[in-house]
Amino acid sequence: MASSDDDRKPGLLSRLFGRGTQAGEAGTPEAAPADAAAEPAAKPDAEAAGPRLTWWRRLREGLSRSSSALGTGITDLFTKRKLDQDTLDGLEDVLVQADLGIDVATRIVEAVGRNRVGKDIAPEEVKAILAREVERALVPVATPLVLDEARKPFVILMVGVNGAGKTTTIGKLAAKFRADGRSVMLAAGDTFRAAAIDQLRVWGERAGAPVVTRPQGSDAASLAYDALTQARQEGRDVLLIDTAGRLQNRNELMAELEKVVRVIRKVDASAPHAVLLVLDATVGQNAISQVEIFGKVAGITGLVMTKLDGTARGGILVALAARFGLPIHFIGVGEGVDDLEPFAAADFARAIAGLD
Ligand SMILES: Nc1nc2c(ncn2[C@@H]2O[C@H](COP(=O)(O)OP(=O)(O)OP(=O)(O)O)[C@@H](O)[C@H]2O)c(=O)[nH]1
Repeated sequence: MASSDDDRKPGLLSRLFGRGTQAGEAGTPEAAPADAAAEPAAKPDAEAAGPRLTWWRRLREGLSRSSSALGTGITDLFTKRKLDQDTLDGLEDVLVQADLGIDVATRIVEAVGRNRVGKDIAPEEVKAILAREVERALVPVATPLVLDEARKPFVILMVGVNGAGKTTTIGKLAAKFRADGRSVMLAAGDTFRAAAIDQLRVWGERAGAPVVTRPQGSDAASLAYDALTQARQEGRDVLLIDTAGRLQNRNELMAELEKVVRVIRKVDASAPHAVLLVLDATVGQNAISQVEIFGKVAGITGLVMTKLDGTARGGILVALAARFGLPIHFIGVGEGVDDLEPFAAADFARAIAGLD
C-alpha cells in the first residue's frame, strides 16, 4: 500500500531539503529507523554547524582522495625535471593506477609530451592538460536525465549490485523531482531486505512521495506491476522503482530483473523509460563488467556513480565514459540529500585534476 503522505507540498520539501538552508535543519523523520544505513540525510556535525558547502566545494572535497593520488604522482614526477620519455612512462603509470583507463591515459600522455620533450614543465601545467583531456572525454556523456512529460508516469528503474547506493539515490532523486514540483511515487522493489524497504519509506516521507511496499520476500515483479498501475491511476509524473542489489554473475537474480522489466511492459509497453545503473566508484575496474552485464539484461540507458567521496579510484568514471559512451546523469559524493548532483564534465575534470 502507498502511504498517505500529502505529496503535493513542495514548500515542506524545500524546508527540509531546499538549498540555502543549513544542513542541520534537514528535519528528522517521525519514524526514524533503527538501521543506521536508513539515516540518509545525516551530516557530520561540523558541516551541520557551518555554512553549507556549495556543490563545487563538496565535489572538490569528495574527489580529494582521487585528486591527491593523481596530484602527488604528478608532483613527484614533474618537479624540477626536464620532460623525457621516462617521465612520460611514469605519468602513464600514475594515470592507469588512478583507473582513468588506458585510452584516456595515452591521450593525456601524448598531450603532455607534444612539443615539450627536453623542456621544463610544471606540475600545474600537467594538471591543466589532464583536466582538459578528461573534460574532452566526458563532454559526450554528460547528459542530463530528461523526464519526458508525455510519459505519465515516467518510469525509472534503478539497478545495480548490492550496496551500490540505489535506495539512497532514489531518495535523493525523489527529493530533487519533488523540489521541481513533480508528483513522485516510489516502489520498494528491493523485497529481499526489510531494511531497504524501511530505508525507502524514510526517504519517501522526507520527500513527500508515497512508497508502494510489500512484505519482505514478495515478488518484485508483481510489486512493480502494482506500483505502475497505481501511479498511472493517480496521474503521477514519475515512478522510481528500487530493485534488490544483485551481483552481475548471479544468473538467477539477473533473470529476475529481466522479469521485472517484462512485467512493467505489460502495463506500459514503452516503460521503463530510463534504466539507471548505480555504480559504486570504490569498486574500480569491476564497474566495467557491471555495465556490460546489466546493459545486456536490463538495457541500461544511463549511469549514476556514487561514493566518489570514498575512493581514490574516481578515475573509473572517465574510463567508463571512454569505453561505453553511456550517459552519466548524476554523481554522488556523500550520503546527504544534497550530495547528488547532475554530472558536469568540466567541474568533474577540474576537481579530479585538483584545480580550483
Ligand atoms: N560516502 C557515500 N556513501 C553513499 C553514497 N551513496 C550511497 N551511500 C551509502 O552507501 C550505503 C549503501 O547504499 P544503499 O542505497 O542502501 O545501497 P543499495 O544499492 O540500495 O543496496 P542494496 O539494497 O544492498 O542493494 C548507504 O550507507 C548509503 O548511505 C555516496 O555518494 N557517498
